[in-house]
Amino acid sequence: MSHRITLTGLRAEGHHGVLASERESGQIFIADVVLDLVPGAAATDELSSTVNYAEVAEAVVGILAGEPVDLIETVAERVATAVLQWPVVQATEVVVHKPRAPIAVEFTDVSVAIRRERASQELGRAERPRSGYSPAPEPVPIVLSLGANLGDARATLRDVVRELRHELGVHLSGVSPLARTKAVLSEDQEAQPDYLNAVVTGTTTLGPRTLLACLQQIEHAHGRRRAEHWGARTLDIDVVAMGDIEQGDPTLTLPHPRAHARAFVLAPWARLDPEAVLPGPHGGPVAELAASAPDHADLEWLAEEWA
Ligand SMILES: Nc1ncnc2c1ncn2[C@@H]1O[C@H](COP(=O)(O)OP(=O)(O)OP(=O)(O)O)[C@@H](O)[C@H]1O
Ligand SMILES: Nc1nc2c(c(=O)[nH]1)N=C(CO)CN2
Repeated sequence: MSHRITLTGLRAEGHHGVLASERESGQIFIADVVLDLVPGAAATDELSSTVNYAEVAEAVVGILAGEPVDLIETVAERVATAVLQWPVVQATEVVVHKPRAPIAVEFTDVSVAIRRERASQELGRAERPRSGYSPAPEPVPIVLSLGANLGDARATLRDVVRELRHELGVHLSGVSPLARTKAVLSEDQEAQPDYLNAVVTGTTTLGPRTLLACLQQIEHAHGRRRAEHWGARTLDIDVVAMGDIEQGDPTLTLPHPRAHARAFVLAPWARLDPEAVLPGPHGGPVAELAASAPDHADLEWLAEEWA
């Protein structure tokens, strides 16, 4: 016997939408979320044997109110991805309503409904279908690059390392020295403050998309707003590599499509692990790639132990 939990009418003001006016003013979004639990969940009368629906509700509201995206389809995907992070949730049905959508005729509601199951959602190597509570997914090595050039960048990066150490499904094993780097920009961009950059390594049991969603939530919590391409930012976390996964998915390209040419990523990584090798078509020994990257001279080491 398996259990089904339903949360109805979770609401928050969000800024999702294609129109600039929607991004600016915001409006109410409502989500209904069904959680199908794995067989055997809630077999005892203990909260730890199931999922705490109050925590799920908060996560969903966080997404409704969180980083703006164009489509309610994307909001629904984000909710499903977040909800499937709970190991006891086997499948979820998500409906996202936008009752004040800018539609020129009278209407009551517009909504999108999706159903996502663990097996179909999880595609990468770390995301094999699971049944029941076991087997636990294999940890996959990860390399993340951290950057910031707005606000108190050093404090932000230090906080992020602490938050990643507490992140469920992520285990950090290494933190690189901290570097100050010149902003790498496209030709038509105005000058920006220097960045602080670092790389962290570790493992994750999260799937690629779930990891990305979790990193984007951390970015958002640190005030990251996506406006200009390569715009100055309070925080950027990129997935440089995840094991030897190679995927061209634009939502999460692995390895990161520009990492092989960025000394601000490669040099900290090489300091942390001199033998590291970047996988993928542009890959190779990280220390060598760092030395030949166009920005290799634009980097100054600030601190060995900083987080
Ligand atoms: N490996 C990756 N790591 C992080 N984001 C990625 C990756 N591959 C694709 N993306 C996608 O790129 C989108 C834009 O990311 P972001 O705004 O951080 O880009 P950027 O930092 O300005 O540029 P760059 O990708 O060159 O570092 C994200 O929403 C994410 O879906
Ligand atoms: N030095 C430096 N330059 C950048 C960086 C960065 O982290 N460091 N990030 C960018 C977009 O991700 C664009 N340019």
